[in-house]
Amino acid sequence: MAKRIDAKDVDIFYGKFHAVDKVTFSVPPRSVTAFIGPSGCGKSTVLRTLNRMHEVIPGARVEGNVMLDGENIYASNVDPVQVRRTIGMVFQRPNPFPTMSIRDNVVAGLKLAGTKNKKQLDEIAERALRGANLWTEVKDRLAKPGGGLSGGQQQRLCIARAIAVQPDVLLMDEPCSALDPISTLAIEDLIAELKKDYTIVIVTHNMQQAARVSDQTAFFNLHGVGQPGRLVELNDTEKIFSNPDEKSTEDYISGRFG
Ligand SMILES: Nc1ncnc2c1ncn2[C@@H]1O[C@H](COP(=O)(O)OP(=O)(O)OP(=O)(O)O)[C@@H](O)[C@H]1O
Repeated sequence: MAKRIDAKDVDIFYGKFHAVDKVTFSVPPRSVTAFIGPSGCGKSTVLRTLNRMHEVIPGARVEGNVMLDGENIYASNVDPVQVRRTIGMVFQRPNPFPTMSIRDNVVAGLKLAGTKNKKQLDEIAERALRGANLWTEVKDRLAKPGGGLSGGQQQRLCIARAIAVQPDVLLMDEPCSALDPISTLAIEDLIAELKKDYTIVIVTHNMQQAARVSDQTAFFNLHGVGQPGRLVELNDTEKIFSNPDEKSTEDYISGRFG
């Protein structure tokens, strides 16, 4: 299940624009890593290279290696669709299929991959919804549309959908930015639960959230205006927020810029 990520000398481009300059970092299995940094420094871009979502943008490309338990996900014989299956993603805005039932939303990926057995799909839906801390709230309305849930419930539904296919890694791009504080706490509690089984990387603008949920934190910054983003420092979250190695990290977390 949970796997280790090692990114080495990763350069990321949008056409001619060099968005991210040579990032190297590792994420241990069963841990949460938070990406923080000012707007435009490349956090989401780096996140999307971890499951080959970056290259779906026309003209976008990646140089360097991203290893999943030692296997390069950019090797020529690797199928990007399979990579996206084993490295799931949850987006900023909850994006359930609004008219599809709650149950079918959860198992959509499995049905697409050819699983037809109704009993098996029901069991997987229940397991994933329990895993996403949503089961008790929806168990009596599984046939109702996913779009009828609250924003926080929809985001947990999207997490259930992501874990239903049993990924090795969960990538979360500001998963709470569209949610109220109570729903945010529910997602943060869920992240703490999920890290027992998954490797998690989360982009967040909320530094308290990074401090609350993550084991290690990566601070990204721009080289300068119009320059690529870079990884300034990755360290234990406690260290980043108490005694970072780099002055720019300290300036950022203490609110002196960004
Ligand atoms: N689809 C795209 N096409 C061209 N350039 C892009 C695209 N997406 C992002 N960029 C550029 O890449 C750089 C990094 O953007 P990215 O969204 O990764 O930053 P970020 O740190 O996640 O920002 P934010 O915190 O505002 O979400 C920015 O200069 C951005 O304008």
